[in-house]
Amino acid sequence: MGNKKLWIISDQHEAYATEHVLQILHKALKLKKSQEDEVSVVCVGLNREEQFKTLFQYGANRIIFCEQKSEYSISFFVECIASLLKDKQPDVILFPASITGKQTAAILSVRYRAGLTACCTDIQYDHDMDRYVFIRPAMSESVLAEITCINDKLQMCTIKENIFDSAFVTNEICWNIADYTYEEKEAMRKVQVLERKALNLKERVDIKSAKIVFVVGRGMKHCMDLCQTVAQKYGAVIVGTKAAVEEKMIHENRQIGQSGISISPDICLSFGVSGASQHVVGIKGARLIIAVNPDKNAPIFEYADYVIVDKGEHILQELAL
Ligand SMILES: Cc1cc2nc3c(=O)[nH]c(=O)nc-3n(C[C@H](O)[C@H](O)[C@H](O)COP(=O)(O)OP(=O)(O)OC[C@H]3O[C@@H](n4cnc5c(N)ncnc54)[C@H](O)[C@@H]3O)c2cc1C
Repeated sequence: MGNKKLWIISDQHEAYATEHVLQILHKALKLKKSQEDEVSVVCVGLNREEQFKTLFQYGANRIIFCEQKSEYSISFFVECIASLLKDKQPDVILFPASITGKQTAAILSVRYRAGLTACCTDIQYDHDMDRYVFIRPAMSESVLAEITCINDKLQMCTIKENIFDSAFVTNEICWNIADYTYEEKEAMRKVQVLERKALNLKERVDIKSAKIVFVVGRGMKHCMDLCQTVAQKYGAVIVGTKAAVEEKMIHENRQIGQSGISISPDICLSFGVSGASQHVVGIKGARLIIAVNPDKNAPIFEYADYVIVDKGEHILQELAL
């Protein structure tokens, strides 16, 4: 079976040690069967010593670094990793389920006929099969599918943020960095960036590190002003359901759930949310869930630590006092 090489692809050009990558790193370390197994983080972009230091502090055994001084380009990123794969052969590659991570994983999976499982919620190792088992919800969250990639030695998956915890490991830094050089040929540049637009500043809130969130569902459409006033009073960030996005109550980058983002705040106050499985998958990381809904049979109550059977506006009025 041999020693395993586990790779994590950092999806950033500069800030490699994101919380998302550190979470995946912690999971990868748990998948090591022996000291000889090696967890590497692949970084493509600028030389950032303090970022490498953090990755080592969080347990990386090795960093594979390819310097790219010019502006970030997805084609360079993908081709660089494809070229690395020809040279060195990992057993498994874990990608953040970010736009870059998902694009890169999909392209490489087709190119190398390697199995790819999207948005895993857990990974295990099966000794008998000598394969990794990727676990993810399927069929509208009604089952947990266990997926093995059998058509190639290389196995890949993407992982959403806040599925695993990150953990500091050591201050004894090994500085095991393997430099890799990749020269992109101009003819290979398939994607050209014509323009970059920043998000509206008002929408650039740090949702993932918010400690208190108000989750709004369609049932709160008539009282969003009150909701905003109360959220401001408690320093809470407002996020919501897909229905709330469709009703234009919140911006789409605040959608929580299967096709949105996952959050893990200390307190999650859910108002006017029915509790569809596609939504609740995004709030499972919350430490405390309080749900408010006038329908005593609302499915959200099954996931809540405290339930309040009442109209959302009644509770908000109390909180506003
Ligand atoms: C492939 C796919 C992906 C999806 N991805 C997501 C996703 O990422 N995120 C997501 O959220 N959804 C997602 N959905 C949609 C999901 O299935 C639900 O339709 C959606 O979550 C429902 O949103 P809601 O709870 O706001 O609305 P509703 O289901 O309409 O519920 C509204 C609730 O408000 C309550 N209510 C009414 N009046 C009040 C009041 N005055 N005060 C308080 N409560 C009140 C009602 O009792 C009801 O329970 C997805 C669906 C599919 C098919």
